[in-house]
Amino acid sequence: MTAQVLDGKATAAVIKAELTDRVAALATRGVRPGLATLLVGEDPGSQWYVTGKHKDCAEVGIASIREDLPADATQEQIEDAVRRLNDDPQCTGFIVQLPLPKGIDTHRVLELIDPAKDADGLHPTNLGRLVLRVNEPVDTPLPCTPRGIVELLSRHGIDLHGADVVVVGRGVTVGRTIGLLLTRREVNATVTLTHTGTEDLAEHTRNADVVIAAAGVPSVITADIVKPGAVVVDVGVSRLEDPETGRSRVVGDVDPGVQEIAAWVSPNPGGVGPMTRAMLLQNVVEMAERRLG
Ligand SMILES: Nc1nc2c(c(=O)[nH]1)N[C@@H](CN(C=O)c1ccc(C(=O)N[C@@H](CCC(=O)O)C(=O)O)cc1)CN2
Repeated sequence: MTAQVLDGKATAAVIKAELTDRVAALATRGVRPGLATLLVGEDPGSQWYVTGKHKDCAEVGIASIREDLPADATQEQIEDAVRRLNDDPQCTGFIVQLPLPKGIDTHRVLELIDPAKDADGLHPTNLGRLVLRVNEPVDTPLPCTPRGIVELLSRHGIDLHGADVVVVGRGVTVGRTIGLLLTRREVNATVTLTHTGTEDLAEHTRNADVVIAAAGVPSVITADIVKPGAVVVDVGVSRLEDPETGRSRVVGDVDPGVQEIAAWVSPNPGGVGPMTRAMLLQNVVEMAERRLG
C-alpha cells in the first residue's frame, strides 16, 4: 500500500480562492482587512516566512504592513512596535514572527498584543476562550497550524469523530494547542499528547488512528511504530545540509518508509506549512467580518 497524499499546497490554493471572494465582499461594505507582521532579526527562515505572508495577502487582496527591527532590538523597542500596531487603524490583525531573539521575553511581547488583533490566535485571552468554550462556536482567532491541520484532514474527508489521535511534541504553536481544537465537540477526537518525557512513544503511536508529528526530530516516526491504515501528519521542520549541493533542505519528522504502511500522509514540505499560511489569512478575514457584525 502507498499512502494517499494530504495535499496542503492544493488545499491552501482552494482556501485562498474562497478568501479572495470574501475579501471582495468586505470591500463592497467599505472594509479592507490589513495584516501586519513584526519581524525581529535576520534569521533567513523567518524572513522567508514573513515575505510569504505578504505575498499571500497580496494574492487575496488583504493590505499588508511590515515592521522589521534589527536583531539587537531591545525588549522596550519590540514592545513599542506592538503598541504601534495595536493603535494602527490600517492594521486589523498582526503577528509577531517567532522565535524572537534570545534574551527577549516572548510571553511579555505576545501578551501585549490586543486580543482583537491577534491574527495568530496565540494570545492567552484567545487561548483561554478556546479552553472555556468547548460546546459553543468560538468567535476568536484560532492558532494557525492546529487549525490548518484540522482543515486539511476535513477537506480530505477524514472524520476524526472518536478517533485516537497521538500528538508528538509539546511546542506552543502546535503540540500544546492542537488538542484544544481536536477535543471540541464538533471534532470529538481523543487526544494523547506525547513529548520528550514520554517513556514509550511507540506504544502510543502503534495504537493511534492519527499521528501528528511536531517534534522537530527528523524521522522520529518510522513505519514500525505506525498502525497500518493510520493517518500521519508531518509538522516537524528540520533543516539538513545536502552534502552534494551544500544547500539546506527541509525534512520532516516522518520517515519516508511510513508511506508504505499509512493510509494518508501529509508531505513536508507541501503539507501543513501552506495550510498554516492559509489559516492566517482566514483568521484576518474572519476578524474583519466579525467587526462588521
Ligand atoms: N508568529 C508565528 N511564528 C511562527 C509560526 C506561526 O504560525 N506564527 N509558525 C512557524 C513558521 N511559519 C509561519 O510563521 C511557517 C512555517 C512553514 C511554512 C511553509 O509553508 N513551509 C513550506 C516549506 C518551506 C521551506 O522550504 O522552508 C512547506 O511546508 O511547504 C509556512 C509558515 C514558526 N514561527
